Amino acid sequence: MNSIGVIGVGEIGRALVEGLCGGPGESPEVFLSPRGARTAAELAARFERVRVCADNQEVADRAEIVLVAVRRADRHEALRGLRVGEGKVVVNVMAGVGNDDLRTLLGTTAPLVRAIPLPTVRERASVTVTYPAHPVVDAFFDGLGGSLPVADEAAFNVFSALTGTLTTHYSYLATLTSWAAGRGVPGEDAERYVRGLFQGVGRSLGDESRSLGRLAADHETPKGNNERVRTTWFDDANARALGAVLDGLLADLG
Ligand SMILES: NC(=O)C1=CN([C@@H]2O[C@H](COP(=O)(O)OP(=O)(O)OC[C@H]3O[C@@H](n4cnc5c(N)ncnc54)[C@H](OP(=O)(O)O)[C@@H]3O)[C@@H](O)[C@H]2O)C=CC1
Ligand SMILES: O=C(O)[C@@H]1CCC=N1
Repeated sequence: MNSIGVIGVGEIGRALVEGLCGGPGESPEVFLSPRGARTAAELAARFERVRVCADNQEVADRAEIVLVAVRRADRHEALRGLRVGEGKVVVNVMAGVGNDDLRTLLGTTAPLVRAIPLPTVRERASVTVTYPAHPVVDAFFDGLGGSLPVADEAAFNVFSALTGTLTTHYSYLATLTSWAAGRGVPGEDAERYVRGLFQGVGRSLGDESRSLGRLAADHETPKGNNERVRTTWFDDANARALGAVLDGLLADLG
């Protein structure tokens, strides 16, 4: 399909457009909703085949694949009364909004596919979970780093809960940096060091020949510093508490 529409041009909408239009080869035509006006205008100025539409209906009329990327709470305002023809495919990226809910809202017979693109779609390096599998949508996300169709909406929600841990990871790294700065190390040095340390972790994660448990064991000196922090801070109680938070999130997503 050669035309893509984005309703909700915020952080993830922008990343999707950058991934679609920033790569080699001809990019598709992209039609943007007018809300998120600054981002939409900036993308239209940057990429030749990106245009801002007059309203959300124009996006749905012009695009073959319609991506819905507004916040969950804004879905009624954004989508109520929208007419989506049966020849279209709607990609629902809103966390916590099931396809039944969206179908009721849109009243369309067009295929609806849920997806979890991550900010790295920008570099065409996100593996995007989808449900249900759909050849057009899976090919679309293959072009942005890969698609991972899952068996049912329950599995989809488990993956969705996992994505909720992402910014905690950045905050964890910021906390380490602040701790070091509070012990007299220059903040810039601490941040540079922590970023490098965990970029190394990112590269190690690319080595799929080793399990996560194996990677942890291989990076840990017996009775050493890593073992000490892991077993005294990330202990069973801490791991259980994290599991309980994820269970709560999963219950709300379902
Ligand atoms: N950020 C991420 O990494 C991911 C986000 N998601 C999902 O994507 C959705 C968007 O998240 P995110 O990009 O972070 O949020 P943002 O707040 O950055 O973007 C939401 C955008 O929707 C726009 N909007 C609000 N109301 C309307 C409307 N009536 N019509 C058209 N556009 C509207 C907002 O415009 P305005 O600024 O004018 O309010 C804003 O530009 C969420 O449902 C989230 O769950 C899914 C996967 C990853
Ligand atoms: O934080 C959020 O709710 C969204 C969904 C996945 C990533 N960001």
